Amino acid sequence: MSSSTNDTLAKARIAVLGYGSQGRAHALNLRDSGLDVVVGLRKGGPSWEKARAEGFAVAEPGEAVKGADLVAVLTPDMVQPRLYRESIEPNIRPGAALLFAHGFNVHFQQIDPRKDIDVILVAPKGPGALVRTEYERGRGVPCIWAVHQDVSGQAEAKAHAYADGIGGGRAMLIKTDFKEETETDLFGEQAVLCGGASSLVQAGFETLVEAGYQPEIAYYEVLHELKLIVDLFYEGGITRMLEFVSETAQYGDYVSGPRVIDAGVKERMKGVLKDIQDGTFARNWTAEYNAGLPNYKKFKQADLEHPIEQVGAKLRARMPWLQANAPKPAAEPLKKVG
Ligand SMILES: NC(=O)C1=CN([C@@H]2O[C@H](COP(=O)(O)OP(=O)(O)OC[C@H]3O[C@@H](n4cnc5c(N)ncnc54)[C@H](OP(=O)(O)O)[C@@H]3O)[C@@H](O)[C@H]2O)C=CC1
Ligand SMILES: CC(=O)[C@](C)(O)C(=O)O
Ligand SMILES: [Mg+2]
Ligand SMILES: [Mg+2]
Repeated sequence: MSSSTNDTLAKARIAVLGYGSQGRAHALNLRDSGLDVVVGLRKGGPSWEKARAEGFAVAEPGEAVKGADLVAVLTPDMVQPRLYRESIEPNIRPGAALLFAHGFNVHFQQIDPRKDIDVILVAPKGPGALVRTEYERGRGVPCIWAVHQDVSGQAEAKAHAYADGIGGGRAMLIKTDFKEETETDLFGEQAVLCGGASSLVQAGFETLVEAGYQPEIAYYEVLHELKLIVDLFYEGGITRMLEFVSETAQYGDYVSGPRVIDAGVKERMKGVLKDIQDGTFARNWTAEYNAGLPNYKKFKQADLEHPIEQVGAKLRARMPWLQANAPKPAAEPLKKVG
């Protein structure tokens, strides 16, 4: 057992359901921390062979849950309610722990967990591939954790032991609750990390190209070089970024940043947050998923066909070193739908 892992789960069997972005990273890290892991998957699905090839005991979800002291639910959020009803609820033993990496289904009441189990959350603040690569480097991704139900009196200790097991304890653990984790996580990915950042990049690219500049130069300027800036944010905040860029860039930042991201943006961010808080987003997303993802597919196609992707693919093919250390996505998202 790794010295960074406390012994609450030392004798426990952990069922990791799902072997995608988070599932694979958690399963590998927990195993390398000396814990006993079984992976729960659909037989015949693409992940089954992968998890077996990587040395795991693999079982159908219901079977994996039966013998487990802790069940980590790491399948896509939209498949979790049915997975819970069909494979977890009838099989999880009283006193065992049910663990989520995102509070969505519990918070929005798509899953109403049995009252005789612990219900906990350990949410890494980073994608699964980073959860694995940071662990391999002897580091970890910060995690936020919460307890929704504690029947064993050990729920908090289990959350800590699990967070230690995936490497989060080497970085930072912050206590939260399911509501705060769910709402902040959704807001972050929608307004800033995924939605905000990709729309900002696309708009910058379009502005330059429509003004007649070369798409290759626009790509380097607004997408490629963003990594340098974000790495500086990551290491030392906006302060560090300002230390590294020129005085000219700093002055431009001060006068033009607020022209682009103005008070109207913040107002609209508040609208996004309100839709998250009052359940509008959750309702819309669930309805979209249940309808077979008609809009999701259109939005995705539009993103994939955006001219920045074509020029980017050409340029990246000439920069093979970019791929060498890049983490690979662990699963094709939503492959089972539609
Ligand atoms: N992506 C991320 O980095 C982060 C995700 N989270 C949260 O972690 C959880 C997992 O997300 P993520 O890792 O992105 O999920 P993925 O989309 O990567 O999950 C795919 C995995 O789930 C399996 N799966 C799909 N449907 C079922 C099913 N019905 N029964 C059993 N297994 C199934 C797939 O198996 P198969 O090959 O058979 O299809 C595959 O192994 C979510 O709650 C998410 O919000 C939290 C932090 C970051
Ligand atoms: C990677 C992560 O933390 C996200 C953005 O919340 C997610 O994939 O849901
Ligand atoms: Mg997140
Ligand atoms: Mg998220």
